[in-house]
Amino acid sequence: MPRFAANLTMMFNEVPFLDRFEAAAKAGFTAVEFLFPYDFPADAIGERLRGNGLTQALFNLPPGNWEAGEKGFAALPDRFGDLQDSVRTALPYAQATGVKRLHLMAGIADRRDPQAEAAFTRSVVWTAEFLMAHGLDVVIEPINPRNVPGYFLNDFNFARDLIVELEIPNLKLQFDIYHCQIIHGDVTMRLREMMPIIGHIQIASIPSRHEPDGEELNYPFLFKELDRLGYGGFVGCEYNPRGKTTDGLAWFKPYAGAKP
Ligand SMILES: O=C(O)C(=O)[C@H](O)CO
Ligand SMILES: [Mg+2]
Repeated sequence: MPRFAANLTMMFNEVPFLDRFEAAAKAGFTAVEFLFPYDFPADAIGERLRGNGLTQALFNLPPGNWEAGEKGFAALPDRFGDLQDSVRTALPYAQATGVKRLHLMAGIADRRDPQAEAAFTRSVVWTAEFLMAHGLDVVIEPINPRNVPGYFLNDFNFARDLIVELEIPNLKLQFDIYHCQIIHGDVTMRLREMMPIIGHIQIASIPSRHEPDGEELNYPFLFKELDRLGYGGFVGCEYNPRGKTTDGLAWFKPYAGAKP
């Protein structure tokens, strides 16, 4: 049975951020993820996790000025220093939460630009090696160009080839099924092929990015497929609830309280 992580950036927005941990636990989640914790003290987040018996599945490294449109630095040749600073900023949050993987965002850059590609490879290698010493994995996530126009990492095959070529044991793929379906389709075959390098999975309905309970994909089939493939990681619920979060959790009822 997949172990679902509530995404606290998108779900349980009915209450302030620090109260979403309790809301997720009450709804039956045993794990959470979110985009960024950096507006809050690391210890406050650690306390909410422990107080509610939750495991932190994932969060992102600082992306730069999100409101101004920045989406990370990894592929930006002149931002390597910012990238290194962002990894050091995230470290105390990783230690306070006990998270085992961090998402390294690529940034807005042209994937056909050799300088951007070289910068991305350099950033990925540096980050993975730095975090390896702290027992952490790094995940990279292809994102569809409709949601984030101009995002460097917009192709699952490119991400797979880089991970396979670099052979860094703590470098893995963040397989967001929502993005995969929009970019390529053929989700089941890609899950089967890429399973050995997958470090985290995320879900949402396609095309509306709501609860995984209808529209373009048959999620119950995909959840069974993840079990069949022996996936032991987390499945992040990175969706915008259609209404009140708890009103949209009928899909989750069979899985509530799942332990690894
Ligand atoms: O957009 C997504 O799918 C993500 O997982 C990122 O963390 C946020 O851009
Ligand atoms: Mg995602």
